[in-house]
Amino acid sequence: MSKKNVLLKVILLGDGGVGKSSLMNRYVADRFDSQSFHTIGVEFLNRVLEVDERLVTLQIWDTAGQERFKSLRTPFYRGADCCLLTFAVNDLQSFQNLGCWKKEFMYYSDVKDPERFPFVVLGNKVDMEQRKVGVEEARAWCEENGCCPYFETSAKDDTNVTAAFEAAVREVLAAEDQIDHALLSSTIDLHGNRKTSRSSCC
Ligand SMILES: Nc1nc2c(ncn2[C@@H]2O[C@H](COP(=O)(O)OP(=O)(O)OP(=O)(O)O)[C@@H](O)[C@H]2O)c(=O)[nH]1
Ligand SMILES: [Mg+2]
Repeated sequence: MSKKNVLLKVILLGDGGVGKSSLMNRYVADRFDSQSFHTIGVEFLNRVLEVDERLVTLQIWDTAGQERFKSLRTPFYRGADCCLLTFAVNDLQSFQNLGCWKKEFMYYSDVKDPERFPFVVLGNKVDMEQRKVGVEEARAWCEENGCCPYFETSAKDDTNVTAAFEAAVREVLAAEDQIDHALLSSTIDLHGNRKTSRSSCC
């Protein structure tokens, strides 16, 4: 039997220079460039993967983190299924800005159910020595912000990169399963209602 292929859009957000493009390129092309250029606007790449026996085309949207490109990136937030909030563990400011990124995403994406929207947080550049953000501090932020999963990554060393993107897919599929379940329950309810109205009217 052929497997159903779903298309999921995930979006990488975070300060300029934290490593968003590097994470995407490591995951999709298994490449790392130590002298990459700042992104202007947005770029996307696809990768097909299998998660829990489901075929998924993951469409990764990489955005420009620099403030001057804000108007070029925000129109692409709509339709995202998951948002990967990224900071660099050696850059305290990029961690402190996570809340601003979340707010910006919520404002422009216009998601239907903000409480349940899946976020994953990535603390990148763990290969670097001058760490400014501790793992517990990062986990605490995730806990206070909807219990989103946290991954410490290195695009350079290929640490946890696959795990982080797969977690994003799992978060989306789990959220969709919840919606399917809710829809199924309301279908049953509707049946029940129809039966009730029949018996009272006809
Ligand atoms: N040591 C180390 N360097 C990294 C890592 N990830 C990215 N870099 C380097 O950090 C710099 C910025 O990386 P980018 O991937 O361009 O950052 P970005 O978040 O896409 O930046 P913008 O496009 O401006 O938003 C580059 O010189 C990368 O080589 C990592 O995991 N470890
Ligand atoms: Mg970039």
